[in-house]
Amino acid sequence: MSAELILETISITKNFFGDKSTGVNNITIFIPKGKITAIVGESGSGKTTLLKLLSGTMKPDSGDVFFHSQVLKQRSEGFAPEHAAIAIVTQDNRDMDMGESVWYNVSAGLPTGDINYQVQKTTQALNLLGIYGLKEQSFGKLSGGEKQRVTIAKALINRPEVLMLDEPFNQVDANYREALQHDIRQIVKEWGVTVILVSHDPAELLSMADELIVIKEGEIVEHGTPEKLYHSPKLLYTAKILVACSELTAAEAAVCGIKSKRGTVVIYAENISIGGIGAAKKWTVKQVLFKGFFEELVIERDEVSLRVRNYNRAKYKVGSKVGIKVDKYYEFGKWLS
Ligand SMILES: Nc1ncnc2c1ncn2[C@@H]1O[C@H](COP(=O)(O)OP(=O)(O)OP(=O)(O)O)[C@@H](O)[C@H]1O
Repeated sequence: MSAELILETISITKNFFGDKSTGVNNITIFIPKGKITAIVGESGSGKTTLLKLLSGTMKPDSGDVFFHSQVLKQRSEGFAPEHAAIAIVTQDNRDMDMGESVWYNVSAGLPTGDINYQVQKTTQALNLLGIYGLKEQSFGKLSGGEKQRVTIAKALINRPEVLMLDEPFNQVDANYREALQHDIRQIVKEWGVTVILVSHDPAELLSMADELIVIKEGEIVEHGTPEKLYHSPKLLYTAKILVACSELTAAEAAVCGIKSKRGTVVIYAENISIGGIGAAKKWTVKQVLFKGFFEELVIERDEVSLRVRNYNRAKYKVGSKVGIKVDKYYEFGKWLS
């Protein structure tokens, strides 16, 4: 049985200055209810434009957006019930009052009047995001991560059906980010909220999303589950968004001992082991990138550069010589070892 849909677009186009290289072109997508769908793509590919079209904040030049199978009205045409049902969180905290308390900011999302209702709803939203203890603090003095929790609490206070998150965790440090991602997943599960997420962070996309929509130059180029797109992307563009990898020509692949059949080989950083038995130390470490519990090394030999994941932190320095073994590589459509 296919999933119930909450939002759909049929051939929507929005070009700025009538220029096809800006905005989005002829996009048809289906957003399943109660799932986390992530829109991914390089900078300028049209992710935010698509989110604005899906929320009724921007009018398409052509095509339609449907919410529960009804054409979605534009927010500029005035308030409609579906606009309350679709909440949007951006990273700029634009709607928040910096000088006011957390409590004030979150409760401002509610209709005025019934004080008991306001207290009950605000308490519930603050508890849900684990920030009840911050209720009296001034919003402007919170950390980036705390601010994002408050903004999400405000967006959730009226129990929207759809929560749109545009790069919501950018300002949030790594530890705090995981906890926030976990909480959002819990809310999605418990409430059945549909989330549409725009993000650049591969770890976030792979761990949070149920579905990925890959967009390039305003068009959808690939979609599927994170597992599918991670393990068998159709495009190098998709692989590069989801994982640290190196793309090699046939001649470059030969330097790694690989005989390419198709002319292009992609090697994921995690599929290279350093210091295999008998591996001659012919590669030079050019960069050591800190990634938390592992490092990413950029190594070079005969002008071929590879990214390698290394769990033996601090073992290799810039200039170290290493030997490698490529455990497996990808020629589009096929994994080989
Ligand atoms: N209001 C606007 N006026 C003119 N051009 C715009 C406008 N909004 C977006 N664009 C252009 O449309 C294209 C897509 O922009 P969009 O913000 O949707 O990309 P994005 O994928 O969200 O980028 P990023 O990841 O950098 O936020 C870009 O070329 C951008 O310059």
